[in-house]
Amino acid sequence: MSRAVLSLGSNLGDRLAMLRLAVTGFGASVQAVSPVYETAPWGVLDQPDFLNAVLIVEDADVDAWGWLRRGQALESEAGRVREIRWGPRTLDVDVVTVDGVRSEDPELLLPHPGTADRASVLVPWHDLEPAAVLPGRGPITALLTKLDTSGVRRVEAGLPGASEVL
Ligand SMILES: Nc1ncnc2c1ncn2[C@@H]1O[C@H](COP(=O)(O)OP(=O)(O)OP(=O)(O)O)[C@@H](O)[C@H]1O
Ligand SMILES: Nc1nc2c(c(=O)[nH]1)N=C(CO)CN2
Repeated sequence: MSRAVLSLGSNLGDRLAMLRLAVTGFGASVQAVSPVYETAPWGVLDQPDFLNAVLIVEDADVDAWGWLRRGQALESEAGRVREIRWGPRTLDVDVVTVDGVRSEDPELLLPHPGTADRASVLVPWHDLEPAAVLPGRGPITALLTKLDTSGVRRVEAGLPGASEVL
């Protein structure tokens, strides 16, 4: 059984449709879906705002590399073509953590190294798991107190499964 926290992001095209495509694509593996947030860009600042959300997924047959590959397949399905680091994209799926797994392979760093600095990940993750701990970095509540969350605004529109306990 492998359980993962995934971060979804989109700032090109129909952003909400891109996030929906990801939720639908992870199908029966999806255990929980966060609210959607509109977030000011980090990294490359001169680009459109993102929509971000977080999923908790669980599947007996998918390991950490499987979550990465499934995310990348959905990114392709969403028509992702760019390769500017931290630049705009139709859909980005990052593997934030996989329970019990650490990895230093550059193709799959776990936990994802950007997590502690990104309110766009920690705010929606906190909605789903307020007591979550980022391995090596501590409770996400403590990490959030160090971040500026003013650019992270919850939007009305939700994703499939967001209001249900799956
Ligand atoms: N935990 C992870 N989740 C997703 N991709 C990862 C992870 N660790 C390493 N990678 C690798 O990162 C590479 C580039 O990913 P991507 O283009 O999405 O980076 P980015 O979103 O611009 O930056 P960042 O990784 O800081 O969010 C991919 O080839 C992928 O193999
Ligand atoms: N707010 C926000 N900014 C970003 C994001 C993202 O998902 N949200 N993803 C990026 C590409 O890795 C670059 N910048």
